Amino acid sequence: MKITQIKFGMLRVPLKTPFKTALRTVERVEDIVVMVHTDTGHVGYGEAPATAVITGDTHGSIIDAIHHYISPRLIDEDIANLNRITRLVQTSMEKNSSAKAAVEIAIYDLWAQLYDAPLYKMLGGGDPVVTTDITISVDTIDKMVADSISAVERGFDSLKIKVGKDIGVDIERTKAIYAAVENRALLRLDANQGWTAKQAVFAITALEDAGVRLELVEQPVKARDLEGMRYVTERVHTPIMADESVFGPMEVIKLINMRAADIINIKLMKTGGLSNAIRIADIAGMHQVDCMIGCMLESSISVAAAVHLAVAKADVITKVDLDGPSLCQGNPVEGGVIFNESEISITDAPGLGIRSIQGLEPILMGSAAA
Ligand SMILES: C[C@H](N)C(=O)N[C@H](CCC(=O)O)C(=O)O
Ligand SMILES: [Mg+2]
Repeated sequence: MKITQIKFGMLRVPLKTPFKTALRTVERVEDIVVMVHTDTGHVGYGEAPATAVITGDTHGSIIDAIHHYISPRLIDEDIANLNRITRLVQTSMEKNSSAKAAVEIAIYDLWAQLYDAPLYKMLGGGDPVVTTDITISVDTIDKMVADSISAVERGFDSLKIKVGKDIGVDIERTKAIYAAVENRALLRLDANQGWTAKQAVFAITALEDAGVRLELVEQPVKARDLEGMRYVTERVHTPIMADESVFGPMEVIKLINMRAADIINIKLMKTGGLSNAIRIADIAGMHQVDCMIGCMLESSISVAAAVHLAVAKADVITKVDLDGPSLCQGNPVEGGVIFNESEISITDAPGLGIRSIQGLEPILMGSAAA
């Protein structure tokens, strides 16, 4: 099975409600879809969102990176040589993790199709069901409480509460939501870099003192402020999780050595795809550090790959934040992973199991010469 061509499409899916974090507000998923074609007629699917405020990637940079730097290296490569291909992808250029992720996801899809097995089985197997949390966007206190109650009524027993806008209101937001859903859902806070280290310690300590039990607090301070991450981790009881502070395996090693976080959030769009995500899970596992698997605003193509990884690495990936498809108004994918509110399950279809994608807008490219 040899790679013959890489094609692109644009996928637009409206969200049920606007997604609001300390970093941005988004009304719809708008992602680049990658289709890797082969001489056997098999097609592998990948997807990448333009999360410029986190990864630096835009739609234009994703297409350009794949078309000019990654694709020319992969034509005629044999899918059976997975490690060779992922190395070609990862060494094609610096950064551009979302572009690399989209291509790697499609390559792993094809690799599992080659052996006629679902991807999670090729990655080591496991129980093909995971439970995800759901994000509660940062908003007025009343709206966040109403959204949290509604999520619990839909069956979500874990809520990812977005904060990081205003430290005083963030404390009140969290107390109000905790009072409204106490004993019915675990609360995870995600400040998306919105606090200083001192503010984070103040807020988390105030919540601990008020009896608000939090499962974890994600990325309290700026991505590059590893000293700040360590400052917070050392001073509070609540586990601290690194998200924007860690992209690849080397950053994970540094963070673990510094003891700058208790938990690591793995996202394929930060790692550049599955090969580095697997490395991170293995490194974390060796150090008895738990991981979450997370996503950006992605639909059920790239999130499917994250689900397969979560199942195969369930011993280390103990927390799941793969709510992208649940936030969307519809699922454009036929086949693939089944997203049913908090429960996500994998079928026995080969690869990612994707048969077709509805509403894909073609993106036509000229020559791949750089
Ligand atoms: C969608 C997921 N639950 C989530 O919250 N991801 C964010 C970043 C998503 C984005 O801005 O596209 C996170 O964990 O920070
Ligand atoms: Mg986060």
